[in-house]
Amino acid sequence: MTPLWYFLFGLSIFFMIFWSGKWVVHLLAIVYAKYRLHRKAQLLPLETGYPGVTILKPLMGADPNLFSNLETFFTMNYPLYEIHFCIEDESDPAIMVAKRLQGKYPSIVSKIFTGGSNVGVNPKINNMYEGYKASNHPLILISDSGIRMKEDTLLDMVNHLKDNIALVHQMPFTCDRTGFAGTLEKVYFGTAQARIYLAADLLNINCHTGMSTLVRKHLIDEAGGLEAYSCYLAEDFFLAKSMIDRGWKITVSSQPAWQNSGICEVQFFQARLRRWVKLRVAMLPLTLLFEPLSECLVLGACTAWAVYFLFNWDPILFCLVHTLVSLNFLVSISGVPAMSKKIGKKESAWEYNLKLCHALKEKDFEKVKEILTTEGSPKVNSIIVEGDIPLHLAINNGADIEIVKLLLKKGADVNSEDEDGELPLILAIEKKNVELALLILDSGADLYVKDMGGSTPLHRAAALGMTPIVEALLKRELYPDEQDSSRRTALHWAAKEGHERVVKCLLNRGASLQEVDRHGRAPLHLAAMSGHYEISCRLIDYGGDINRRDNNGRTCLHDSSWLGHVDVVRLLLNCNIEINATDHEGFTALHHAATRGHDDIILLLLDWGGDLSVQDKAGKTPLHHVMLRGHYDTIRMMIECSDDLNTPDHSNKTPIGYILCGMPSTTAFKLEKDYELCELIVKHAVRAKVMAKSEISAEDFTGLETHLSERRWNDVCSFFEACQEEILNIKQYEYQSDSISLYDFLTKPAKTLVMYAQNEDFADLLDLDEWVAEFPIYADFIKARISRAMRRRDWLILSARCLSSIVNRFLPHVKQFPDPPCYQILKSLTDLDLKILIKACYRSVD
Ligand SMILES: CCCCCCCC/C=C\CCCCCCCC(=O)N[C@@H](CO[C@@H]1OC[C@@H](O)[C@H](O)[C@H]1O)[C@H](O)/C=C/CCCCCCCCCCCCC
Ligand SMILES: O=c1ccn([C@@H]2O[C@H](COP(=O)(O)OP(=O)(O)O)[C@@H](O)[C@H]2O)c(=O)[nH]1
Repeated sequence: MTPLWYFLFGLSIFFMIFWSGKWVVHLLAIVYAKYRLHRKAQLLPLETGYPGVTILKPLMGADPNLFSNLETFFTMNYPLYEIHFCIEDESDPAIMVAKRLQGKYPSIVSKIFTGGSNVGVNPKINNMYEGYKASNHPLILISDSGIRMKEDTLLDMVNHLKDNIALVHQMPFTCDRTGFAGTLEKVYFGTAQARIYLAADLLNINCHTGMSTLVRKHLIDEAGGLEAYSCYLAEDFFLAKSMIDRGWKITVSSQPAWQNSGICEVQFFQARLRRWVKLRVAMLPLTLLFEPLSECLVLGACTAWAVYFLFNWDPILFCLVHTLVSLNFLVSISGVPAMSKKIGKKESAWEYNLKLCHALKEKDFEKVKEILTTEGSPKVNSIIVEGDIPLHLAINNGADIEIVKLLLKKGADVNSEDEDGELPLILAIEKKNVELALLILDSGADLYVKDMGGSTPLHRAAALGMTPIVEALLKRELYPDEQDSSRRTALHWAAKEGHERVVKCLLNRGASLQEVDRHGRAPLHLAAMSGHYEISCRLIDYGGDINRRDNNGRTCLHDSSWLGHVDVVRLLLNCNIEINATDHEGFTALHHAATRGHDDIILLLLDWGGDLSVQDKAGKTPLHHVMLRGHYDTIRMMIECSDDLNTPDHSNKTPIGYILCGMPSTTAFKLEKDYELCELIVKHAVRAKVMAKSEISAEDFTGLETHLSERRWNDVCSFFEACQEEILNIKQYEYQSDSISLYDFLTKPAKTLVMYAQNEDFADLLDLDEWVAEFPIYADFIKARISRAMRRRDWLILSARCLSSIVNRFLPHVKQFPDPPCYQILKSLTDLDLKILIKACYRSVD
């Protein structure tokens, strides 16, 4: 017995023990797997409820399966969870994928965190850090990018988080993927790996992998937060270790982690295993010895030698039997038999899909043709990547018409929907590709089919101004007034988007002008709101009702005034729209124009008889709104031309009061720069107070404090006195006519002034400079009132002529319609009605 013999004897005993141990582990794993895995998830007891879970998804790059993998997180059956996508690089395409899912599942709480945080060496932790900090739930699920979930996976994991358990992880496995690499991965994770995880779980050994881990957040925080693990590359191992060191347990859940990365190739798989082995060797150096030895063939060879040495058994036979039995057992764990049938294929469907996708994107006709004619290639109507069907993909990539023809020839369904519910015809229209849209139309596309937004091809073509498509659709006797989900017809869309030719085409085909959308707006309303003058004209010519009210009681005049479309406003006024109609808030068009400070429209409306005295539901006149919103130029214009600045609203504030006390900050800001306007306001207020025979006090002007202090209160008081004095002088002013005084012009109601205006001398008064120079404070007031009275007088005269001619036409024997009743009739009309009457008569004369 030499020392060498003793050494070899010892070695063979070691191999025998290791071999037996491995078989024990192997058998234990199989039995334990039967007991532990694939249990149906139980509902949680009502008294504990369902703890909320924050799912951290560290993402880096997008592969062809990313969308559908991530989608499984949005369709889980768990009542309370949020998804935090963590994507370090702001240009990462994964952001688009995450956003699409957010759009598709708005009811699931999800957020995207970009930029990461450099808290340590571990890039995954750096990436997840912000998402972790923002988590709102007591449980955290860290889940790698390629993982898929089933509806009950999260419930299953939470089920396993018993009171003494800190962390539940899923042992790695893979989805069914055809091809050699897919099978290899599945075999590896289903056998050698599964065995270790199961045995380790049974024996309470820390063998945790971090690809899908549910953990209690407070335990991470107690250990110093996620950043405490950022100094390790194998953060998963140390995370579990820190829990175990504190007396907690870890366990595996009954469902394995379904890895389904879109990139499945042998070289990537090998690189990953090399990376992992380096980590394990760094943490547990004995790995260098034990891991190779635990491999089936190595252990078989070593033990064959041992049995030969110890028992003189045939080593070759032993080795063969060991390998055969091992393989048989391995196969039974992994479920490989089902997979192995697929190994024979030259290329996997996934590879074909990727190639087809690439060829379609590259618009490579020959390549597409080659792929589609290869046996085993994907079906032309199946989803190939991220929910897209070949036809959709081709169209989305600015399709080559020949490729689309080829796809159609190969049986592509022109009415197929992709995962987002998109349809080929609508996609082609969206891409504004007329030739393609016509081709799809001719290939039998359904004309009434609706996309996710409820739009038909006609709606989209009309909205995008594609006249040839609209014509082609209408030629097929399509019903033109189909409504989409917002109840808009094609005519609404064309009118809104300003496509005149489409509008014409639709009108010629009898499209209705009466349909209203969900806001109660007819096509004319939308055209006016968008400021499309020509289209508005055409719609009116075809009988569009200008006075139609929407659900807020607004006519197109309200909206076009608010939106500042002066041409359209003029057009509507020319068509005799009701100018002072009020909406549900009591707003006239003038109120709307005033709130937005459209000076040109305000002037136009005033010229057409817009009534500045109409009060809305809050008692405000248009002037209140001008003062409130503080459009500087409009304020100035109103103060200069208006004498209605003292009407109180329901909160007892006058328009000028809004400026004087507590005016909006924007106005205040602008006023600071304009002392002239400030002076104008003060003077206006003082003049008005004197006319109303009331006193002034400094409190009346609190909003203008800063300016007043500069100008000194004394100046205001002197101005007050000057006003009083001027009023006295005006009262005493001798005017030719005995019956009317200049003071009357200042104080008498408008109606009386119009009566005075019939006096021949009245007009002269305007030309007399004498009193203008004499009464510098009130001259503007007086002149404005005289001009307005004269303007109305002129309209009355003209209307009287119109009325007589109308009477004459119908009652020829009446030579002269008597003036008194004629004026009585006309006086009761508003300025606007007079104007309409005059216009109508002159038009009929033309
Ligand atoms: C007599 C008994 C004979 C049995 C001999 C068994 C010998 C051991 C053989 C194989 C060991 C396999 C170990 C399991 C592999 C774990 C996978 C792994 O390496 N993961 C690392 C990387 O994970 C990724 O890291 C980055 C992260 O972002 C990803 O999310 C992760 O997926 C991981 O970092 C390492 C973890 C350490 C695992 C420690 C393994 C201890 C093994 C002890 C096995 C004991 C079995 C006992 C049976 C009796
Ligand atoms: O710089 C990185 C590298 C990886 N990851 C994420 O970390 C997880 C695991 O990465 P990988 O798949 O590369 O690790 P493996 O499982 O292959 O070890 C994945 O969700 C990656 O998106 C990350 O956020 N930043």
